[in-house]
Amino acid sequence: MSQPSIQLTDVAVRIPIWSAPANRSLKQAALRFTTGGRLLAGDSGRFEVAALDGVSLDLQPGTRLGLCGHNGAGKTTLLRVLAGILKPTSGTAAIEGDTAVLIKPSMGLSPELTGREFIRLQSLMAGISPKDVEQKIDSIVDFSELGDFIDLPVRTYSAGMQTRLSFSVVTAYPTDIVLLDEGLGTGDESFQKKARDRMDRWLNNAAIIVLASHSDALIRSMCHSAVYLEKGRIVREEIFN
Ligand SMILES: Nc1ncnc2c1ncn2[C@@H]1O[C@H](COP(=O)(O)OP(=O)(O)OP(=O)(O)O)[C@@H](O)[C@H]1O
Repeated sequence: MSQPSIQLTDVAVRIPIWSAPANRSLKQAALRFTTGGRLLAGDSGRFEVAALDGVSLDLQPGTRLGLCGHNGAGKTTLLRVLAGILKPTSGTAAIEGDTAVLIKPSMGLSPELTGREFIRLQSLMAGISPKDVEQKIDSIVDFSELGDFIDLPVRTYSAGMQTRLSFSVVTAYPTDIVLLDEGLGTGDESFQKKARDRMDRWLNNAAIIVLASHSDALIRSMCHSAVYLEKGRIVREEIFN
């Protein structure tokens, strides 16, 4: 089997904004934007956001990469491309290996599923066999500390409870590539402590880690290098000593 790796070549992501025709007043307003991707007049006569532009990355086993940048610089969009959730508009993304994503707030929770159903679904989607899921499910439920709520629909959960649930299931299985948005963010203090330990063990098993964060300190403590995004482009790279 090939080694885990990520290779992005000249990746661009453009997102059309359907509700905003590219008229002059909006264009003038857009020019005053100081954060976010560049706004362009697309072929359809609508505005498009250039969320990523000309991004190339070659990540090999051992990589611990930080993604830095202001609000709207393109960090989450890049994580989505790395996770295979979002296809580039142009350029290529070649990703080898199993990938797990921890994006805050918890993504894609179908509101009517119970917590237990969500664990099963997420596990199966991660490629775990039904037998292995059944063996693991009790320990995931225990770790989440959701008690009787585990059999209620996730729409009844607070944001913190949803994050706990996602965290508990995602970190239950080892994976080659870990993609993180804003580090931990897993609820209250007592849960944070035990989440930290579980996270450390989980990360130690990963060949490649990419962490998007506004915290320079967090990136420096967890990563070996970082790229700085500005309006969807990588403007600087730094290797930490
Ligand atoms: N669904 C969407 N529709 C339109 N524009 C979008 C959408 N998602 C992201 N964008 C735009 O893409 C650009 C990059 O956004 P992204 O979420 O990747 O930034 P970010 O660096 O993660 O920001 P933050 O630090 O605020 O989370 C921004 O200009 C944003 O407005």
